[in-house]
Amino acid sequence: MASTITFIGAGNMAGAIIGGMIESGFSPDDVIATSPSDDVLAPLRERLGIRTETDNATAVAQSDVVVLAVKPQIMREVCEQMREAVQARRPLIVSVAAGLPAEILEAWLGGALPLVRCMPNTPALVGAGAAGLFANDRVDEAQRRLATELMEAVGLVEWVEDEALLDAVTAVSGSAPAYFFLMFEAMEEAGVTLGLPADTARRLAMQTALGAAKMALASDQPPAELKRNVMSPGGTTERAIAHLEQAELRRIMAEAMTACADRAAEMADELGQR
Ligand SMILES: NC(=O)C1=CN([C@@H]2O[C@H](COP(=O)(O)OP(=O)(O)OC[C@H]3O[C@@H](n4cnc5c(N)ncnc54)[C@H](O)[C@@H]3O)[C@@H](O)[C@H]2O)C=CC1
Ligand SMILES: O=C(O)[C@@H]1CCC=N1
Repeated sequence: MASTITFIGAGNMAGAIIGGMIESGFSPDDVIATSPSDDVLAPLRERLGIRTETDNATAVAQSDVVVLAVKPQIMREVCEQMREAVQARRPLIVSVAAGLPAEILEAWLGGALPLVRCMPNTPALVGAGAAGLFANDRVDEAQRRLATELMEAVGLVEWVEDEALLDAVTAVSGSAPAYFFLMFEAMEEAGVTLGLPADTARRLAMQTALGAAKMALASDQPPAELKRNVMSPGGTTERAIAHLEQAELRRIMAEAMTACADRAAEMADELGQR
């Protein structure tokens, strides 16, 4: 029998995962999205044909999997309000919230629940997501497979056995689409400065990123080797890469990603009080 999967919260992340799931063949009848406002739900219902509900407890009462996809700042209130419905049904809980530890979420929901923490990213919308997953001790093999199936429908899945590593996953993939979007902005601006029309520069930059990622995924050579293959001695790329190394791009990336992971840990301290 197909599982009914409810998304509590129907924003950017839930919309991206649901869009990818429907695209990959999940039945819209098996998916419910909730939000207090039907204005948020109507476009999803119309575009994807999924079921929607403005009352979280009503949706939970029909669900085998409940995906927590609201902002971390309101998670406690949302969990406590649906605690009774969750304890009556005991579905698999999947949280996509940054920072919030499994133990705290489990406590907010009344305790003793199978819970998977997942750090996805928005390219899930186009089936090219990347997610890190961690399961608590109550998750059985069938539920692990279900969580894998759910997230593999929208991209790559990597399980981690140490929950703390989800903060590193947040830095490497959860937040990382934004790093690349910043890079696209910068490359477009520089392309325009060099005389290209903005849309031409944008398309060239994006296609190049797609090509580089596809090529690196398909290759058994490490990125350093692929980079060397583009750099003709005394040529143009060598000059550009020397500039990026002198500007300490590696240090800048390491600092930005450390700040990202630190913020996830800080959010757990700020929001995770029982
Ligand atoms: N946006 C991203 O790239 C990523 C987000 N996340 C996580 O996903 C979660 C959601 O983030 P976004 O989708 O970006 O936020 P968002 O603000 O786009 O979506 C949150 C949704 O929750 C709904 N909502 C508010 N109160 C509610 C309630 N009481 N019951 C049910 N729904 C309610 C809102 O209507 C909104 O649709 C966060 O916990 C975030 O840490 C994780 C990975 C990536
Ligand atoms: O910025 C955030 O807090 C969320 C979590 C990872 C990506 N977006």
